[in-house]
Amino acid sequence: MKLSIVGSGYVGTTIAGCFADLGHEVVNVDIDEEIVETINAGESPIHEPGLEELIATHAGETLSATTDYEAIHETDVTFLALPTPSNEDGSIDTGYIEAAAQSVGEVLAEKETPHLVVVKSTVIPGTTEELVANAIESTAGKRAGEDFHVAMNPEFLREGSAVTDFLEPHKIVLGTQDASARETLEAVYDPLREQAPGDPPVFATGIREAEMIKYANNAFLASKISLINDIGNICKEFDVDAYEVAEAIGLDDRISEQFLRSGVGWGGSCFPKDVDAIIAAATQAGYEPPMLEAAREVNDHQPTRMLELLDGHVDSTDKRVAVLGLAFKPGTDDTRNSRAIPIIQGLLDRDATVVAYDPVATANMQTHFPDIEYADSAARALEDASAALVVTDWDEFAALDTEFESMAEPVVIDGRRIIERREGIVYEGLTW
Ligand SMILES: NC(=O)c1ccc[n+]([C@@H]2O[C@H](COP(=O)([O-])OP(=O)(O)OC[C@H]3O[C@@H](n4cnc5c(N)ncnc54)[C@H](O)[C@@H]3O)[C@@H](O)[C@H]2O)c1
Ligand SMILES: O=c1ccn([C@@H]2O[C@H](COP(=O)(O)OP(=O)(O)O[C@H]3O[C@H](CO)[C@@H](O)[C@H](O)[C@H]3O)[C@@H](O)[C@H]2O)c(=O)[nH]1
Repeated sequence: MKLSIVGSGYVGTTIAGCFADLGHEVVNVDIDEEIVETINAGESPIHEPGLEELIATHAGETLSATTDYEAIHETDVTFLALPTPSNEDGSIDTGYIEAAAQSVGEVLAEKETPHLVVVKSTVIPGTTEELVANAIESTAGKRAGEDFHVAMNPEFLREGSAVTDFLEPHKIVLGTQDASARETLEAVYDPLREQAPGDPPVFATGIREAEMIKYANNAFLASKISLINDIGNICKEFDVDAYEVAEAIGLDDRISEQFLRSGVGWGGSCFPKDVDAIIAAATQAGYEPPMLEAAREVNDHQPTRMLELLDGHVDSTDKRVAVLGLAFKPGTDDTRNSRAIPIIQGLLDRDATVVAYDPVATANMQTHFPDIEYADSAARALEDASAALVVTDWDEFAALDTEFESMAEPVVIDGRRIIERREGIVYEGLTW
């Protein structure tokens, strides 16, 4: 099939590369010329394992990119993979998706053949049927459900494993309001289902349900981490190892072993904004969700607890303090809502000299903190430091050993359980 994908960020580029690999003809539409040129040159605009290869293989053949919305005219289905960031009050900012939907409508005004517009972005229930459909109707001069169709197909991929997650999903949720839209979407996913291991289930549902499933998925996972962090904080008070506790409770299928790694908490472009957005939307609708508010509160407090552990060992005023890990998780250069941000800010508030290191995320963190020192290796960051705070669980940190010997004071505060306790360093785990 011929697919257009509007928005070529983490989600849009990943699904474009994958859909092209599955045999579809794909065009990415983005307003960012640099991204478009990068894709057309056969390169990936984001750091994501396996994506570079997919783009290199298909660019110039079944995959292309453009800033010109007219490209949508030649396609059957358009996915909207636009940002849905937070407003200042935490509520969803639908400005990008509305603007893109209007631009899609302008093209659909001149299109005679059937067209399906699929919202891939994470949006509050009602957004697809109301805001997106209305925006297209207003510029296309056509009727949703008659002249064109809308659908919602939430995405569950994780950064750092986006390609594998997309090609091997645990479920495919198709939110539609009519049979023709569902059949078209099923046809888009048929090649994926044929090759994916374990025949992933297709969950066909309504549009609003599909929108809510995405928030429920993320809210549940974020809350699970906050719950193990809450339990982990209790463990720390009683000198109990929260990781042993987690391993045991994870053996219960009803709990499951996943997302039980306690520490400095959840960051990234999704959990914080999506938890905020669903709390804001629910509150506006008349229900203040206490569990989700508590999950957020625990998460907001974990970096403070990490800094307090540091204070118990070192007065960091005018001392060099190493921050190991800047990405919000390993395997990505994304620093959006990384726990490293409140950690670095807390160190600066203490008048510490921050020396930060990350294998791939330095450039992105420089936009948040242009004036701190960035080291080109973990070893260099540790030199003469009076403490090290481990914020991201990159594998290479587990291999650090004699490097700690160059520290002025070998205090290591581990927020991710990645460093082994050993002689020669003063080691504090956040929840163990
Ligand atoms: N990042 C993830 O892991 C992930 C996973 C699942 C779902 N989501 C959701 O998917 C959506 C997209 O997230 P993302 O991380 O890919 O965003 P992103 O910020 O990485 O990419 C968005 C892209 O949209 C482009 N854009 C902005 N306005 C445009 C316009 N009017 N026309 C064309 N292009 C435009 C930007 O230039 C950018 O390249 C969000 O709703 C997010 O919550 C993200
Ligand atoms: O046991 C755990 C697991 C994760 N994290 C942290 O949680 C955050 C999010 O991690 P992860 O879920 O692996 O990454 P994301 O790429 O943000 O993916 C989440 O957000 C995406 C965007 O909505 C969804 O598509 C995915 O299903 C969902 O897992 C990171 O800061 C992790 O360090 C923990 O602290 N402990």
